[in-house]
Amino acid sequence: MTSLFQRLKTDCADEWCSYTHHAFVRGMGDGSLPEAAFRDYLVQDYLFLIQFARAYALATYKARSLSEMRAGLDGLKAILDVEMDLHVRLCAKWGLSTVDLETTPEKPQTIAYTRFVLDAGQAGDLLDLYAALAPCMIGYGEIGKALQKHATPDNPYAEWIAEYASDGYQEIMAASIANLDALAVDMLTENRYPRLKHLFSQATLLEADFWQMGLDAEQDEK
Ligand SMILES: Cc1ncc(CO)c(N)n1
Repeated sequence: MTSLFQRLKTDCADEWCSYTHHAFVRGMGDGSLPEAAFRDYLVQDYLFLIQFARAYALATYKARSLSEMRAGLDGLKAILDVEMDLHVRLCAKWGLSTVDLETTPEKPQTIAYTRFVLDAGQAGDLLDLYAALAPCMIGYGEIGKALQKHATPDNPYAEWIAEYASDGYQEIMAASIANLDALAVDMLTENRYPRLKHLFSQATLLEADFWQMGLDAEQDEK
């Protein structure tokens, strides 16, 4: 059986490329990304992670068995106990305090992406929710790995790259793919594939918009 994730990625190749090869990503890779763009991104990503933790809480609630419930809880814990701590520490290094993070409002692109995913899960079932979540966990692992191949140690974004290229994150990414593919064995029927593809494609485009938001913020400051 082919992997549902691979099938979605192949069918949404243009969207996937606009996300994983976005100018923001290329700028992190070669170090040319303006620092103001990265700072804006970091703050919005903190707000994003809070909503993504809620999405994994929803996955825990939508679970039909204890093992599915544990998979949702693992995602929730990965964000709350690991990624969030790393993120807040990275923000501090970039001069962003907890107060900065907590008092900045969500931008429209942050709201659009996170609420889209939460709604996919609320309106649908577990497979819909994980199809909408897949670009997030899996895309960042792919981007981290790709950028690490060429990143120099003096790259200002080396720490961000190292975080997503790390063994720990790569394991979370592999588990996300395995989880989606296992659910598909159980829940995927051919007539629901177009909807899953729509959710995956939309979430991927919203990831690209999220990168663009960082670039636009830097332009607006000028
Ligand atoms: C916008 C976005 N997508 C994915 C991840 C990976 O968790 C993240 N931190 N932020």
